Amino acid sequence: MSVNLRSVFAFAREYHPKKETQKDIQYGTAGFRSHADNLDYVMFRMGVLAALRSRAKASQAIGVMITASHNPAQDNGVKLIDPLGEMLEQSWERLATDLVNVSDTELVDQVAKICEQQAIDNNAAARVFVGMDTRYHSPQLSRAVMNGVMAVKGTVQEFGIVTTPMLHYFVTCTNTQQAYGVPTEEGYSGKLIGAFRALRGADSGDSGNYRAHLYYDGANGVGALKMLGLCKKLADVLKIKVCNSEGKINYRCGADFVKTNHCVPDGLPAEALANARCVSVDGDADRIVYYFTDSEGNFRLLDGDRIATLLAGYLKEQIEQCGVQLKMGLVQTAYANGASTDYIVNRMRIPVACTRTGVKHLHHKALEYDIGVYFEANGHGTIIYSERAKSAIREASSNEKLTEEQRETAARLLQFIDLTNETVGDAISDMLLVETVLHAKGWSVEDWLASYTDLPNVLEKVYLADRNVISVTDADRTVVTPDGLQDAIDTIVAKYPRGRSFVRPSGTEDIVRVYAEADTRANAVELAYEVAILVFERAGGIGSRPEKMII
Ligand SMILES: CC(=O)N[C@H]1[C@@H](OP(=O)(O)O)O[C@H](CO)[C@@H](O)[C@@H]1O
Ligand SMILES: [Mg+2]
Repeated sequence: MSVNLRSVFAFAREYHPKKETQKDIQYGTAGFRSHADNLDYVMFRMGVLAALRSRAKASQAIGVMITASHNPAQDNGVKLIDPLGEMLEQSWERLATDLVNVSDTELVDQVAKICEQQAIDNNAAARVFVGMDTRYHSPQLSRAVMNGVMAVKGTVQEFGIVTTPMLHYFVTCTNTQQAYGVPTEEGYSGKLIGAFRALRGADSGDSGNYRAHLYYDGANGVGALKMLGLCKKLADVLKIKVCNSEGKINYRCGADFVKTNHCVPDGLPAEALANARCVSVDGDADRIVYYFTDSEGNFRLLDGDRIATLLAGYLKEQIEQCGVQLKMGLVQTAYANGASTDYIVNRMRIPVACTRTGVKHLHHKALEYDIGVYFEANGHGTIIYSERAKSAIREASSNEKLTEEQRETAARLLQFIDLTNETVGDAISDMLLVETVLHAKGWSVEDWLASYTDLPNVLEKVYLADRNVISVTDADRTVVTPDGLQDAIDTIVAKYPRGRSFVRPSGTEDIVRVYAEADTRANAVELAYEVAILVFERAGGIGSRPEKMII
């Protein structure tokens, strides 16, 4: 088979042209995202790139997920998945950006350049898996991806409407010859349900303060659709009331809405607002947060930091109990609440690492541990286990020198590993992991919340003429340019007890984010406001000046 690269141009010009007025865009923190009307040519080109990536990776399957995650309904986007389920390698993000930003007439040369630079054999097979979320423009954009793959004579396998983590799982299973599981929807749900049931054991219902029912806000997206199928299969061990399954995606609901606005989403029944355990996932079901309304009517959030501490604490206990020696670590970003970091380091005695924002950075760091737990505060994360960890636990589960209790603990840990989607943060798998731990501990959400007290914190947005005038280092915590800005931030922060604040340009929106935390809510608001004004004045703010958040 030989590939005539001219066909890439012919396809592009005939079916997926790029407007001359189209502005340059970047492969950001989570791929390309934009208004769906601007994405047809981007999708076509990403289909081409995914096929080339497959060839560069010995013809292994590469995933293309069409989704704009928590963005509003009119947006869509695309992210590429590497052979072992990781996000696309960073050097290829650059290739993706360049490929998308050339004109149609430059396209063939650009493709040829990638092939030459990456020593790609265009006679080799190329295999691309395509999945999409429930947005109404996704099927059409998926066609464009497929045409891109076909333009360079690759083969496409369509998975239809799936969550992002499901597609990561399918890619990993396929490229590991099914060592990780069976690459079908049944394979995915069977693996999770099997492990979850085994962990519940005979004691399937309530336990201590734990009640085996919860409310699930599916963000009117694919996470709702998939949970409607799964919840029937789980009904005897966990009652899940699925809400927000048919409305407008992410509109006043979903994990991002709940985390950002610090309030319950629309669409939950009244009884969910009385001390019941609730979860929200995002539009492609790779993020999750928990929350409840306490007896005084206050909204209480249990975010990614809480989930990380709960899971890590449980794993540490279980590992110590079965007597295996493993190196465990927890990875956070600068957005993690300072109180959670204190709690992990000083109370749980687990080492903590801080990386740049974006799960690919956390995932990478977590690989350094035998058991690496990583979560962004917004609820995106998972646990990864090294081969060494898996075999040590497997050995312990049948080691006659250990007590029966220790062997059982090790066997439980094996099921816990099976319940984890190690390929990427997965709202459904994460939810079942949390439910397992709460059940094992006999904990209500109040018990969980009592483990530590969050520092009040605020996230502000500042609009600049060019957000990239701000550059940062030290895992996003220190500003490098403009000159002198970091010193000025430090001076402001020093005025506030337990104060911490940092600024960085967003990788998904045209804004600069300001994070602040302090001893009281009023101080956190004041600190965020002072820093936001400073950034606005020193870095070229546009539009109206930042306003103080109302408390
Ligand atoms: C503060 C925050 O929540 N940032 C989010 C957001 O990135 P920004 O680069 O901050 O826009 O979207 C990313 C992709 O979903 C996610 O990984 C990250 O945590
Ligand atoms: Mg998402």
